[in-house]
Amino acid sequence: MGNLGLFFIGKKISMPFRSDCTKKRMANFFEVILEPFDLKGKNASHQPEIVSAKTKKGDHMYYSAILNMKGKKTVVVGGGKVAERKIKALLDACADITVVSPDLSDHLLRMHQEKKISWKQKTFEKDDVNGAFLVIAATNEREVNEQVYQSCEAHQLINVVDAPEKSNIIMPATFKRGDLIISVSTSGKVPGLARKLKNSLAEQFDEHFADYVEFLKEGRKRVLEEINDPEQKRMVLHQLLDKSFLEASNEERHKQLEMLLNANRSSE
Ligand SMILES: C[C@@]1(CC(=O)O)C2=NC(=C\c3[nH]c(c(CCC(=O)O)c3CC(=O)O)Cc3[nH]c(c(CC(=O)O)c3CCC(=O)O)/C=C3\N/C(=C\2)[C@@H](CCC(=O)O)[C@]3(C)CC(=O)O)/[C@H]1CCC(=O)O
Ligand SMILES: NC(=O)c1ccc[n+]([C@@H]2O[C@H](COP(=O)([O-])OP(=O)(O)OC[C@H]3O[C@@H](n4cnc5c(N)ncnc54)[C@H](O)[C@@H]3O)[C@@H](O)[C@H]2O)c1
Repeated sequence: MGNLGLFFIGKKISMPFRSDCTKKRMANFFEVILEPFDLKGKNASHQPEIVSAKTKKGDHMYYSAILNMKGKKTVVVGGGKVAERKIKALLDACADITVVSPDLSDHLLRMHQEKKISWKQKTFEKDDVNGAFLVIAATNEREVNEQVYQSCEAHQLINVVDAPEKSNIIMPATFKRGDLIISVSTSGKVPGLARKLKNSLAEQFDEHFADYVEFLKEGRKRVLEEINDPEQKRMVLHQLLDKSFLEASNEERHKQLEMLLNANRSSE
């Protein structure tokens, strides 16, 4: 067990590490993910250039957002490998999914048998997209994907898996740790890199982050409820994000939170 000092508004508190392994992981955390690409050394003396919003003539910047897909009608055309990947993520987000395809992959068939998704066993027709919030054209036939795109109205979200330039929504590579969502996109240009970076990040932000984020969520709620002075509230919220909370065990975190709240309540 190592110890790390943390100052809570003038009061020093020690927090034990969970283990050497945790310590090593946490030490890496703030240096974040560049090792697999060996960028740190190469760019050490290089000042980053400020690039304009438009990187190349004709290119545009995307806007990233997090969609609430709960209960949203989603039509996926095609029942193969790519459809399956998109559908798994959509199911996690509680979307209401209908697949239009003459066949389904084994996994999708199981999901259908378990009543997790609906299946229209047929080839695509224009009316299949009616009423959909999100449409994904994921067949292996470029012309069919084009037909799906043409069938959508301007207000519908459409992802064409082989035509990012037509899509008004493209999917980033994503992983979740509880409420924490980390997504990587290359603006549609190099999906393999998005995937590689995501895998690298997922190793660094391991499963322990779910507990950590849960703790912060609760801690933040307590601070907002229990500390009245706005300036003190802001300062304590800032303290809560100190990396020593990340490095501590869950039990230790809660103890330190109580101390932090007590210290600030008493000085009000
Ligand atoms: C991130 C991820 C999310 C997901 O799909 O859920 C995703 N692609 C993934 C993997 C992947 N895709 C491809 C390969 C093969 C290797 C390679 O070619 O590099 C691999 C690697 C693999 O499968 O291992 C081939 C590919 N992808 C697209 C085209 C069409 C084109 O570029 O024209 C082609 C050529 C097809 C062909 O051969 O014809 C297009 C798109 N793929 C996107 C997302 C969107 C932009 C993302 C961004 O902004 O970076 C966009 C634009 C549209 C969209 O699908 O939303 C997912 C990682 C999942 C994960 O691990 O989490
Ligand atoms: N966006 C991405 O991440 C990504 C990654 C790899 C490949 N791709 C592209 O996605 C396409 C699909 O790849 P896949 O590996 O899932 O292919 P796949 O062959 O596994 O699946 C294609 C599915 O489309 C269905 N289909 C064919 N014609 C249809 C029609 N008229 N109506 C309804 N369904 C129909 C097939 O029955 C099958 O279920 C590829 O051709 C490739 O261009 C995209």
